[in-house]
Amino acid sequence: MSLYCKCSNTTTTATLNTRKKEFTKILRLSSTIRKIHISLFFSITATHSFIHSTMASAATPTSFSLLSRASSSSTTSHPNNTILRLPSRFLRSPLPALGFAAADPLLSAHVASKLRSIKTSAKPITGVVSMAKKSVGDLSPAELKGKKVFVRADLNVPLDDSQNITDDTRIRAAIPTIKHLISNGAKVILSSHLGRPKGVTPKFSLAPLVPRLSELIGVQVVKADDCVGPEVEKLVASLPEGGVLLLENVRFYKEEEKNDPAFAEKLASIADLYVNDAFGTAHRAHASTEGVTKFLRPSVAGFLLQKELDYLDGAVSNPKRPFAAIVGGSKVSSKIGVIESLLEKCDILLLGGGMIFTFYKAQGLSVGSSLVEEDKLDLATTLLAKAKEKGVSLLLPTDVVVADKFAPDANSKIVPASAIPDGWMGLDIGPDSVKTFNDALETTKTVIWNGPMGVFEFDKFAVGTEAVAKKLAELSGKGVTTIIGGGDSVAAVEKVGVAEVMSHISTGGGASLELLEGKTLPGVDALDEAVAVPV
Ligand SMILES: Nc1ncnc2c1ncn2[C@@H]1O[C@H](COP(=O)(O)OP(=O)(O)OP(=O)(O)O)[C@@H](O)[C@H]1O
Ligand SMILES: O=C(O)[C@H](O)COP(=O)(O)O
Repeated sequence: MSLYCKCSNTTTTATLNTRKKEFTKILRLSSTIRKIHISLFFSITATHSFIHSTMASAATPTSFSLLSRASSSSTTSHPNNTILRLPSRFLRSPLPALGFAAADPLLSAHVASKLRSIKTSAKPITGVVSMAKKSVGDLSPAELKGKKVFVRADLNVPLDDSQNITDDTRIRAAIPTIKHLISNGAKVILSSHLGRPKGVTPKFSLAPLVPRLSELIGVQVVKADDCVGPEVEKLVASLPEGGVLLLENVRFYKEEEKNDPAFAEKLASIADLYVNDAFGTAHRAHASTEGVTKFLRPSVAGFLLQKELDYLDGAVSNPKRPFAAIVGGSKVSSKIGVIESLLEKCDILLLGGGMIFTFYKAQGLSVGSSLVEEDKLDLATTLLAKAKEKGVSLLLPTDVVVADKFAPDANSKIVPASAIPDGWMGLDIGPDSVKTFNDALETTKTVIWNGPMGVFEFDKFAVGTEAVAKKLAELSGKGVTTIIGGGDSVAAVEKVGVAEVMSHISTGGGASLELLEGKTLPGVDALDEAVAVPV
């Protein structure tokens, strides 16, 4: 909290904005320098792995891996010519983003430690850069007091058959912005979708969310039965300062997903300003995420949205190096964009999950009955070549756990990646690969993870995924920035019980993938730009 109070000091904010501009210039220069210095020594070898060549103690590789020759001698030094060491005076202070930190103890601690290092260390440091969107934290108390604020959140949480919330992560993630607004005397009009209803569908009502929302906010939330119309207008009119009104599922109107301007205008008509905190839905150009911004000023980012951008865009685009990306999941085809985009940014790329068999086959290996996308063999070869060209150390698992059928009780054994028997399918990475991956991760300062290493839904094949989760938890404790990209990886991290220690766990599935692919999110794009305050 005290950190947030410091943020409201105008002089500090102004100075920081000036520094931010200087810092941005330097980052651009850094990116140019990086392109010039990319090392191109790379080879595919059947006998050595990147880690084995750097660590005498490592076990003999069981099959093959991809080796960056440059990195074999300088795993940790590869980034040295690409990193721009900034004098601390150029560090983009996290203060402007502190609104969310104030309500997020983990992030508060992260930011506080960063601030301490600025104050106490003469050593040059690197930092997280955020997208230049105006934040709810940039609005003064006078701009909020008594104002009707339309807050679009993503409260699309899973419900069981009895309408109980089975995972309230997204609700908890929305709370900091709501609390900030009500503590500043705003009237919060909260909007969300739930599921993909076709018209008004009772099972997709937001009503089951009211008790948990009220409990977390500390205020009894009023629920409207609609999201537009006279009843809503009446409820808004009677909303006190610090009150919260939850509108009914905005997708009960087909106009929402059509981004119908008249519908967007109706939504906007009940409010004075707009806050988008729905990161999970920011990749959708819908009336409540995009259209509404045309009718409300200011239109700003909420703390969750900003935090997601800070990590998934800022920390990934300008990482503390070495920067490793771990990409898994079932298919290469669903991760092409992410892999291609990460190859531009990372130093080490670890691949796992079902997609590895397409890479193996592209290298001429037998893969038994493992999942393979025959039409993506050329693409796999191209991605390997791209990694080589970019000087990225791309590691494929050296051993795999194979099964005689796709079932939790399948017979299984560990085999080298080069010796998958006919009729067997790879469902997890093996212990040798876990060790190799762990050793590679040990050298890093930033890690992003997207997609499981195996069929983690079956306990027998969850070992590789859980090992990665545990390793990232351990690294988080050592100050490494760890970012979990969403969906199945988040489920795995939660299953292992280490979610709390990660630097950032994304609340977005599709949105986080699109952001990692470098796409523009319409819900973000539509928001007001942050304005630099002159000193
Ligand atoms: N070797 C494998 N063979 C078949 N399926 C696999 C294998 N490894 C992982 N999977 C499956 O991949 C699925 C996840 O793949 P998907 O491409 O959907 O990742 P994702 O959901 O996008 O990951 P995230 O949500 O973390 O980004 C899981 O259901 C998992 O069981
Ligand atoms: O769960 C999600 O990914 C978001 O809430 C977006 O939902 P959608 O895919 O139905 O648009």
